Amino acid sequence: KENCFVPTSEIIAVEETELNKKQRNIGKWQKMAKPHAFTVYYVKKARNHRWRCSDVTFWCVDEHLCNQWIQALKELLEMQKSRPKQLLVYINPYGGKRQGKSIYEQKVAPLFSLASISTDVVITEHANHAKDNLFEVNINKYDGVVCVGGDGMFSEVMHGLIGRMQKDSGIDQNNPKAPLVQCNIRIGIIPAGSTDCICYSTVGISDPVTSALHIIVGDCQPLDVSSVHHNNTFLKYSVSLLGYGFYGDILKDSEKKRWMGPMRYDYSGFKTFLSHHYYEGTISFQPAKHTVGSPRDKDSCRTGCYVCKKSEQQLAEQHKECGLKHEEDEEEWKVIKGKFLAINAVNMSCACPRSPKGLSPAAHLADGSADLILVRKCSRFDFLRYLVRHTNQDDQFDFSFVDVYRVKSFQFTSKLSEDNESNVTDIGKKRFGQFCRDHPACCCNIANSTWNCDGETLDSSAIQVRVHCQFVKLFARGIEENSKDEAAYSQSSIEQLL
Ligand SMILES: Nc1ncnc2c1ncn2[C@@H]1O[C@H](COP(=O)(O)OP(=O)(O)OP(=O)(O)O)[C@@H](O)[C@H]1O
Ligand SMILES: CCCCCCCCCCCCC/C=C/[C@@H](O)[C@H](CO)NC(=O)CCCCC
Ligand SMILES: [Ca+2]
Repeated sequence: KENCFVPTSEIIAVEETELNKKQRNIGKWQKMAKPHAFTVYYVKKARNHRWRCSDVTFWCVDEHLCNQWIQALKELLEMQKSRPKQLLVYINPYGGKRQGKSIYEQKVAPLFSLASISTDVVITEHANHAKDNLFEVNINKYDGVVCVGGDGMFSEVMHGLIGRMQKDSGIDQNNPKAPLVQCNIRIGIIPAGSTDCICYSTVGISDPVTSALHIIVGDCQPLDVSSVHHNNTFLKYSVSLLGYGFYGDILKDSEKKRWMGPMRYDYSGFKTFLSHHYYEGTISFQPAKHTVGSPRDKDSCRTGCYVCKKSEQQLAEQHKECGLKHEEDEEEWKVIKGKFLAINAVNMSCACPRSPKGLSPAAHLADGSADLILVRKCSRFDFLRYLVRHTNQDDQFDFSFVDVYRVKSFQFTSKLSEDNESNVTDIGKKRFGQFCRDHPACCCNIANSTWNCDGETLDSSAIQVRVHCQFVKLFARGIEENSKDEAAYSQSSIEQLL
């Protein structure tokens, strides 16, 4: 017999069970004149961070005793104050394989109803529907906002919530130094997109039932958010990838192939790999000195991460000491000029089913820093070796043409815009969008690439980025450490415990 227990925090619901005639006539219960029963629904942890709803039914002859158990367990559930009671749900019916609506109706809504969670559901009719709607709704009515879709849908909801908070507080998002107001309403992600990187990197799996259960038990995971500006104009927020060069070009090409669904990334990925374009520019950054972690660490960010907790404390202390002095601006900037195949800034590992350890395996969800990965011009073969390491256990930073830095802010200007700024009259002579005329086979591109910001393109190549520590909160708990005990959660031992 296996021994284990279910913490009350992982009980989903308790219900009185109506016994039918057939049930009454089985096993030892047939000897009971009038059996009573209740069912406990609980989280069962399976392999690879997958959660499932399991149940166990308890029988007894004494009706009063049965009711006492139900009452006691319901009281315990009532004490779980972090659990949501009322949620606002946005479903993108066109994300990923266009399964968002059926995933929600078949897999998620029944679990929310079992857990007595009320929902207001909006099926989006166009891009930015969810974002615009969040500026109008009575947000205080809800304990959380859920998005059913991919990273783009999450981004919409996050922009709606952060934008709403700033608007209500009179903060101008265009000011890159504005002290932004934190967003405390949690966001839940039911994965139904093409990459689902944010869900995978914060839960450990892209699975709608697992994510629904993390919402029900009221998990909370803070996330770093980067604000992206062009001079004094706000462009976007980012939580996963800000990518110039390779990932920007893939995105730009794949947008024209949306009809292909998730396959569009494989098609455009292959095409972009073959094109092997590199881009010249200057990147300046401020190293993240407050954090105890480094991008080359062997350990990854996991539930209850020590590095994230420590970074949060360090930043809070720094803010107290600096007050309004803006010492941040005076801190050292490191400047790197070069020819890059890819510039990737990631606030989290960016693990996803395509790359289970992600673009930066040791990046942290909530440490107030981003990992800046610079992939310099190299041969196609070397770049392929680099990409293959995203899919296996080898170190993707162990190449002479790859550098990685942990940063709290950075800026990028392409050579093209630098040249244009220095010689305005030359602009007319430049042939945008075409390859270098002097070296047709060299893959250098006189046009700019595009920034990929969490799966959306940015209009400007010159950007200024600042990481905001733990700026939004998710219904998640980070990736749990693989525990041998996990498999031991079983029905028989719950019976023993109760
Ligand atoms: N009803 C709609 N019609 C068209 N576009 C929509 C609609 N609702 C949302 N969108 C937009 O679709 C974009 C992509 O959606 P989503 O992120 O859900 O799927 P995806 O792009 O397939 O997945 P991923 O972002 O994980 O790669 C979002 O940026 C969102 O703004
Ligand atoms: C020969 C084998 C080579 C295999 C290389 C695989 C490398 C895969 C790395 C995937 C990294 C994903 C980073 C996440 C980006 C998301 O914010 C964004 C929005 O969903 N997705 C893409 O831009 C879509 C990006 C899709 C890239 C393919
Ligand atoms: Ca981070």
